Amino acid sequence: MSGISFRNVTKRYGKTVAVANASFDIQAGEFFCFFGPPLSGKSTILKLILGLETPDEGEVLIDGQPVNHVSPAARNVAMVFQNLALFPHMTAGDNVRFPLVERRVAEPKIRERVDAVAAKLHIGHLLHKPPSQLSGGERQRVAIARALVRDPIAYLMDDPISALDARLREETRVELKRIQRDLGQTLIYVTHDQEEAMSVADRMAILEHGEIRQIGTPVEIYDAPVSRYVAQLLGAPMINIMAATTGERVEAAQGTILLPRDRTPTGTARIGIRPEDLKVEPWRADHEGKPATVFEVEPLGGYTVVTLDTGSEKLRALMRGQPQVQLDSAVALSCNPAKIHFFDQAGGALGR
Ligand SMILES: Nc1ncnc2c1ncn2[C@@H]1O[C@H](COP(=O)(O)OP(=O)(O)OP(=O)(O)O)[C@@H](O)[C@H]1O
Repeated sequence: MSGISFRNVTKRYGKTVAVANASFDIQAGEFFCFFGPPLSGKSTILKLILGLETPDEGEVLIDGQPVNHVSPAARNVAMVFQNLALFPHMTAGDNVRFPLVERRVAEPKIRERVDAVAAKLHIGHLLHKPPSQLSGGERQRVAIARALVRDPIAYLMDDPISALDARLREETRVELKRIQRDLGQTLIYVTHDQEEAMSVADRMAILEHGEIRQIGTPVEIYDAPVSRYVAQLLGAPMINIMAATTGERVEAAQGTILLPRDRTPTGTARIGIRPEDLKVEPWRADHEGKPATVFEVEPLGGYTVVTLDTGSEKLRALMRGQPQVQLDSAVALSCNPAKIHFFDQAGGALGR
């Protein structure tokens, strides 16, 4: 089995470089996510895969074959429309059969395909209903069935659940992941929501200004971001970034966090500590360095976000449960040195 690849693909709109020299390989069966801020080129990548746009440079490959000059209809990749838009005046079943009717496929073949897809997605009992009588999850399955009825090599989704409220988004993404796993079919997915990307993707590509900055599993990228930009995109609250100076020890945030020097790569300009790795303790006389002050406490039930003022920077710590942290009290900050990310002046990662 093979998948979908870009080889040094560039796409420009006038002076705007929407996709810059992008290369990646999406494996067959993968849930692959493109994640980045608005206007970073995510939708353009989908259009290049679908054949709605042609690269200015480079090559798009589907199943190992160059497809730059293959029409969208002949590419056999299917789009699941934004908001999972189903035709409201048709039953779920007619929605699913629609792509085949449109292509004038013979009726027995249509019935065979619709039955097969409906069985895979467990929607056989819903086919007689109009979309208005389906739950959100059921509509999602029907919309996916409509994309899969043509038996595509891959199906694509462009921010499909961004319009839902937060709770429904959480439920829907779990459902979506489960469906994809059961189907075992390649899903290429665009989102601008970091939590959604991390929760659903087998692997993801991080975009900035049309360039792919990093590709990997969510955990690989979270633990070993290639740059400060990537580190800051993943994780909530955002990673703490602070200036670091080397002395007897590395000091960060006005000497509030003291780190052993031997671990610090040369060229370190900044360090990053994830909120869950920042340790907060009441200040004691035997603590070294300087105390920080508790600036704000946000008790969120299962965990608490504590904002700390070091005098030069505000840092955030994520603590389990509801720790007793006194507002305005002096605290000592520390971190397991193995958890510290080092960045050079340009924002490139120097490892951990
Ligand atoms: N048809 C077009 N004509 C001109 N410029 C375009 C066109 N489509 C995209 N662009 C530009 O290309 C860049 C990438 O856009 P794209 O829509 O791919 O980003 P995106 O990451 O999907 O953004 P969003 O998250 O806002 O949907 C942007 O600067 C955008 O303005």
